[in-house]
Amino acid sequence: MKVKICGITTTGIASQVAVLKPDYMGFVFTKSKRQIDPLGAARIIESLQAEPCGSSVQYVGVFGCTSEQELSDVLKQVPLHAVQFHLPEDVTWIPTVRERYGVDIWVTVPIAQSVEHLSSDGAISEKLQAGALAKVNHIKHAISGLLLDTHDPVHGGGSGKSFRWELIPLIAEQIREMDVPLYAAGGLTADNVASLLQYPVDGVDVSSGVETKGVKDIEKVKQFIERVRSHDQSSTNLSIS
Ligand SMILES: O=C(O)c1ccccc1NCC(=O)[C@H](O)[C@H](O)COP(=O)(O)O
Repeated sequence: MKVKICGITTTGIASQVAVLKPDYMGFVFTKSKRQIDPLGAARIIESLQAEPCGSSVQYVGVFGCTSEQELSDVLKQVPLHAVQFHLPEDVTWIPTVRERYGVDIWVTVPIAQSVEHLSSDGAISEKLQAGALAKVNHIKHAISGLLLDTHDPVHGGGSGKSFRWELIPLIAEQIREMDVPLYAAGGLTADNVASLLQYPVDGVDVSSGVETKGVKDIEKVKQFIERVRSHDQSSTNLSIS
């Protein structure tokens, strides 16, 4: 199970998080209380790469609904492994970014909390198919990850709120043929991540839930990663017993 710790803003916390060996660290370049500028992120990555654990982590740049220009500007300055963003109307330029910069493309699929108003899971499924998933399907070969995240009407992420996880199997079924890893985010904490892991996901992503008063709390990060790793361990034990 992959783990991404998102919203890294300082070298100090990055260095402590790297020791805990998450698979990914996220840098938020879009407007957010966790926003970092490209130079700041490049400095953090440079200092981590000089540390033993820094080279095993992959760095993900987080954007809102972005453009080819914005991604290029950041990718010229920051050695990212992946970029994560909401799909814009025109998606035709996205495969070019992947090829030009050698980065993985992760697409955020926002799940509105207000989906409750839709009459049934079938209606929700249809809405997703007509929206984000239809666009994803056009460029599926260029996509390395789909991140289901709670829709945040203000910033587009980092809401600290969960969506209805019962929708995950429905979405997993819809994207099965795309063969793209599915990650889940939104309101995760060390206390609830084990429940989320009962759903068919390949990875989890957290930001607010490993913070105290808006600052990353290394004890919470540690607990979060430990819970995910212990779930991995119990799944392995089950499959060999
Ligand atoms: O984290 C942010 O502040 C943020 C702001 C704007 C767009 C995306 C953002 N984060 C993206 C992430 O990948 C977060 O980890 C994800 O939204 C989960 O956040 P949280 O609910 O706070 O755990």
